[in-house]
Amino acid sequence: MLLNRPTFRWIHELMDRFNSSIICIRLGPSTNVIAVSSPDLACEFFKKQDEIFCSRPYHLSTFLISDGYLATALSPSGEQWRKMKRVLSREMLSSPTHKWLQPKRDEEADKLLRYIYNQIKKQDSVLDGGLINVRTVTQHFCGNTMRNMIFGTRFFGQGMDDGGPGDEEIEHVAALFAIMKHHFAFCITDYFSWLRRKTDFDGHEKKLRTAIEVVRKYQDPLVNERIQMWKMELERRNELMIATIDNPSNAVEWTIGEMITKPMILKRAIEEMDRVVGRDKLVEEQDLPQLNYLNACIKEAFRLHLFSPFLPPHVSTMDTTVAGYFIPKGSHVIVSRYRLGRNPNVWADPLRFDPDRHLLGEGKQMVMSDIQLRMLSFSTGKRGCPGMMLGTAMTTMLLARMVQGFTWEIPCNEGYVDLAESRNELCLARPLMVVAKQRLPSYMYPK
Ligand code: HEM
Repeated sequence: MLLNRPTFRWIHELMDRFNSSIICIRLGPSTNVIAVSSPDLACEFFKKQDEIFCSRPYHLSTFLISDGYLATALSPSGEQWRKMKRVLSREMLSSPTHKWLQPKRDEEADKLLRYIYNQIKKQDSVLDGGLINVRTVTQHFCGNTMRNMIFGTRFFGQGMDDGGPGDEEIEHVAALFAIMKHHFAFCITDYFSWLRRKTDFDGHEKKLRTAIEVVRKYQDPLVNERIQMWKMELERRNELMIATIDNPSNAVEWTIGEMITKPMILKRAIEEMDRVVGRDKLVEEQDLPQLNYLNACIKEAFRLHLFSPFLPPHVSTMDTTVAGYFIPKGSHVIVSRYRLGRNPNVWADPLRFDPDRHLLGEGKQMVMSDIQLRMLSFSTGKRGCPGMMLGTAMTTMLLARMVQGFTWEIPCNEGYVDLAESRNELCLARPLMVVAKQRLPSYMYPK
């Protein structure tokens, strides 16, 4: 593992070498890690035998992040996980709560327009339009929205005059991403547990502890304030912040990049926006289901450009046989979302960004999930994502406002946009820097 970083690429190379869509790797003395990359096998694990594969591993990283396995996504199956999942599904992420929190999301969608608009105005005299770091915009939109919904404040500090993030928000978002990158990240000591007592072998633990400290520095005072107010226990709220920030921001950054390099896709998204919403009103959440093509662009980004290569490990709770393979109790099953979405036996010309492949024909609304598990954006079954409604609304709204509010172009001094994928992660190797120009009359950009 030390010689073959990043581990996710090494595992995919092994699958290629053995020409198999299922392989078992023994990591450390006793952990069977079973990597899977075909929809048929994914259905066997997550549909036919979902009940058996619904636990999570006991890893140091997840222990630290979740305060001892208290959070839903990170806790092994058992009473704590069931309770937290119930609270999330029935209360925090339920339809009534989603509706109740809509004004917070609307506020952030308005602030997004204003922030990009201000950046353009700052640069307009030099450039025709403004050079925008799309990664900063998308990540902070997600961070601000979640802070606003969870803590009732979009900023921990003062923010910037142009509406952009201040030092506090930059540090907070960077720490959340550091946590994302280091959980379920094949930390050596998770498989050789005796090393844990001696040393932080690959440096994961230190990076995680530092990031968790930063997140708590900002979040805990607000949580404690509420505890004081309500005189009752509240769970720490790292999880929800982490769950929301990665995929929506990454998917939209990639989509803008793909649209700029394939102008016909951007043109069709704009035409649809003008036809369905028009130019004299801003797109709102209730318009989103009618924006079929825009939704297909997001689904295509989820097929090709998810933030994490694998689903979090699903641990088997008993010995079983799946598709003829014996799977011992305690195995870690990791399904490759990366390979499912790029599987040439399933998708024609899989590496081409082509939203049309998701359109179902005249008058039919596109659906975000794929019941045959040919791609796994939100997963399915007992461990399926309870935040699908919120995640979809945030991702689509982010893209919708960016498409409606601005035209997006390659910087003329560059001549092209580099869409190379990072080697160590699945994001763009370099943050997307592109030129945005105002598309609507100035009075349409909310103050
Ligand atoms: C575009 C946005 C999102 C995507 C693509 C996404 C995707 C996923 C995936 C793939 C899983 C793992 C499922 C598995 O292990 O099989 C998951 C789990 C989870 N997600 Fe999301 N998610 C998104 C947004 C959200 C949001 C907004 C929340 C809540 C605020 C959320 C909360 C959770 C939780 C709590 C779990 C753990 C479920 C469990 O272990 O039982 N997600 N999500």
